[in-house]
Amino acid sequence: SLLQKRRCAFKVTNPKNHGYSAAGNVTGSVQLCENTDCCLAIYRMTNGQWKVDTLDEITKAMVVVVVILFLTVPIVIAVKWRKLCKEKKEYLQSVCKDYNIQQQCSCQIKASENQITDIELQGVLGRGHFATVYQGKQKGSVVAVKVYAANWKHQFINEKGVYELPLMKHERILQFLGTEWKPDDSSLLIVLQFAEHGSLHSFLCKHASSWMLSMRLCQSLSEGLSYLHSDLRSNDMHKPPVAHRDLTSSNVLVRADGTCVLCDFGSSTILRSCSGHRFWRNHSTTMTGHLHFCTLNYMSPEILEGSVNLSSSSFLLQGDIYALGLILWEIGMRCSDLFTGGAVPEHLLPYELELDANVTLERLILFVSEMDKRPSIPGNWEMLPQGLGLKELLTDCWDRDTDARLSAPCVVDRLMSL
Ligand SMILES: Nc1ncnc2c1ncn2[C@@H]1O[C@H](COP(=O)(O)OP(=O)(O)OP(=O)(O)O)[C@@H](O)[C@H]1O
Repeated sequence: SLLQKRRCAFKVTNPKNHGYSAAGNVTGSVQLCENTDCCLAIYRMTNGQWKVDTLDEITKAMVVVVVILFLTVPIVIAVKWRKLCKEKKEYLQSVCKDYNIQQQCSCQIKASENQITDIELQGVLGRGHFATVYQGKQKGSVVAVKVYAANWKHQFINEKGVYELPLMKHERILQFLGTEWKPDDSSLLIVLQFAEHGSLHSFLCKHASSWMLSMRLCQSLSEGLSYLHSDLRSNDMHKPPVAHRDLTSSNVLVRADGTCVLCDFGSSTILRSCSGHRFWRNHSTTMTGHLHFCTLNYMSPEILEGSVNLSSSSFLLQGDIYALGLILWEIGMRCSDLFTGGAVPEHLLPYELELDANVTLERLILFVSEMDKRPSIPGNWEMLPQGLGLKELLTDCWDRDTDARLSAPCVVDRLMSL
């Protein structure tokens, strides 16, 4: 029977000794395969003679382990590799939003939103990729109303989710006043504080500013980002860090007092904490989008290359710091005190001068990633004490090495010292 003890037979192709040999035994001369059909042997050549060594139980077990490892390791590697490729694909999809991904959200919009009743929409303040922002009136106050068409439901949910986090009320974050649902066309509305000067981008196009006013813009913007990135606990409430992920001068607004507030959290990621370790659930992987929705100019080299550490959430925050450096450069380039004796240049987007207005992904990868270049800083900045300090700050924000970049609170401190 199969369970019977059997001898282990080997075909030994020794020039002197053709034919079958039988050998092996835990105790002596016969190898017994007790419960399996396996047959193990080690050959040794001694003085031109093949000799079959006996295998004791330990050696046999070790050989079995080696055989199992030999068979399973490639399978494990293949499975891990597939998982890594899948994660990388998902990550790239979320970063560039350039794939159509099935929408999976089960959120019930209609049940949770109010019906629009008391808002009067007036002129358009701005149009983004996902929404149109109107000036509006609610109970006699001027408000901004961000209107999402029904097909951008996921952006709406993401943005609402960030605004509704505990402790999100902060003077450097655009104030959230509520959401509404318009039954006639199913559009979704977010009611927000009105920012009198509109986006920082349009502000910089219209105004050059003194050093003090420029620093006010820089400082308030960095404070906003520092708050957004912070992990705060107060009276049973917890605000996890949030990575903005689409920080641009169009997604920063300027209030009447010349301070900045952060807005547009439609692409943001909340970094949830799980047993002391941060993890990030990529909300955007469920969103539909196209490559041209990315604000390419502000994408960090590691995001352009897709070479980010997927196991760490800090790379998302470090990506925001890179973008912050570019926006601080935009503000500095419109600072009249940094161009004494010469005209202040017109407002430029980062890399607009080097790569023209139509920046493409390929040209950006070549310039920012492969050539490791950044927007040029005028030579005369180094002659001015503030200019030199600002230059050092920018380089420390947009460093290629993500770990060498400053944290948002450090940027606030450095600006304070300037
Ligand atoms: N609260 C506000 N007060 C004044 N203007 C605003 C306000 N909110 C938005 N805007 C204007 O509307 C524009 C678009 O807003 P927002 O960035 O929120 O839309 P979006 O569709 O999410 O844009 P994006 O293409 O950046 O994702 C802003 O750049 C700004 O000019």
